[in-house]
Amino acid sequence: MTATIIYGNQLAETLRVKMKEEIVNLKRKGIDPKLTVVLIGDHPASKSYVSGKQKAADYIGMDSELIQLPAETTEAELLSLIDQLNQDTVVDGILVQLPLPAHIDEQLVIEAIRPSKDVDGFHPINIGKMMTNQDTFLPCTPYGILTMLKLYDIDIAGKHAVVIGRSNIVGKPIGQLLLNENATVTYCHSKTANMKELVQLADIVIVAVGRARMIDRSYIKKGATVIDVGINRLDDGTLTGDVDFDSVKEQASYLTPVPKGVGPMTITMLLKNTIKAAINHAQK
Ligand SMILES: NC(=O)C1=CN([C@@H]2O[C@H](COP(=O)(O)OP(=O)(O)OC[C@H]3O[C@@H](n4cnc5c(N)ncnc54)[C@H](OP(=O)(O)O)[C@@H]3O)[C@@H](O)[C@H]2O)C=CC1
Ligand SMILES: Nc1nc(=O)c2c([nH]1)NC[C@@H]1CN(c3ccc(C(=O)N[C@@H](CCC(=O)O)C(=O)O)cc3)C=[N+]21
Repeated sequence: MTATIIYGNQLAETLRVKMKEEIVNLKRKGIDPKLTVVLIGDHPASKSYVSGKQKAADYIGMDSELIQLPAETTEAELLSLIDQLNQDTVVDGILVQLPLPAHIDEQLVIEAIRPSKDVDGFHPINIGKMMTNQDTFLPCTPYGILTMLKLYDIDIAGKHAVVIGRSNIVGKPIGQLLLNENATVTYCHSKTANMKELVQLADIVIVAVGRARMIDRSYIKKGATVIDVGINRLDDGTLTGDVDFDSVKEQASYLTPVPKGVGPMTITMLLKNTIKAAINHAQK
């Protein structure tokens, strides 16, 4: 038996078609969701993600704006731009593309974004709400993963989930969301001593490291669900995940590919959060 492949791009397409209708309905009520993306510098990968976000927004008829600034932009200039976007009543969602150049304090920038416009779900107030299971903007990649698991009716409650990676944008929050869904969660990271033994216990494995094909079938319990978050560009230009797909597909029961897996769902959840922000703003 080979694994069922969860194509995030197909799920994303279905969700985007629904959101397109939702936008039409909202516009009739005078609600016109708008996303503003801020990109500092010209990191090629960042440019490619940002253009993916713009295309997706266009596709669903969402108003979006890209503010592109040079790599030399100062922290003060960026903070003043964020202040201006916070005040702008037309803007519902603000996304500052990470990573930022080294001379800018990322945490300071994240905390400058008004929590009601923080569609990335990175502001400490929104993280705190997520941790205490309150309604908030969930970070897009973890939210996308949870949506994939739910759309495929994959049981989470009572299952053992092992998360490899503990970044603030992926690893930590996906572990928290799975805990909120009553999984038993183990985190692995670069200092974990017995990682393979731990991963072998998992019913659900989330891999978010950034090392091409580091996880092969020898890590995976027969029938486990494996979610590959990694995006690695090989020397020959091909894109690959953190999971050795051909090896693991013979062992897992569900597996996400790279590309066409988690990535398109991340973008879709960003659009979803922006719609939510607009509805919230209209109620104020
Ligand atoms: N598909 C999507 O939508 C998205 C994909 N990504 C991709 O996901 C990957 C991870 O991203 P991100 O979380 O931002 O990355 P980070 O580099 O911030 O975090 C990587 C994590 O992996 C851990 N790690 C590193 N080496 C090992 C190892 N040998 N064994 C176990 N753990 C290890 C690190 O541990 P430690 O904390 O100890 O250093 C760290 O916690 C990247 O490939 C990125 O491009 C990211 C965001 C969205
Ligand atoms: N403030 C902020 N928010 C983010 O959400 C954020 C960020 N900064 N910085 C970088 C990471 C990375 N990320 C991806 C989104 C979509 C794909 C995606 O759609 N990937 C396609 C392939 C794209 C390609 O071909 O290059 C796929 O997997 O099929 C990938 C990665 C969002 N991030």
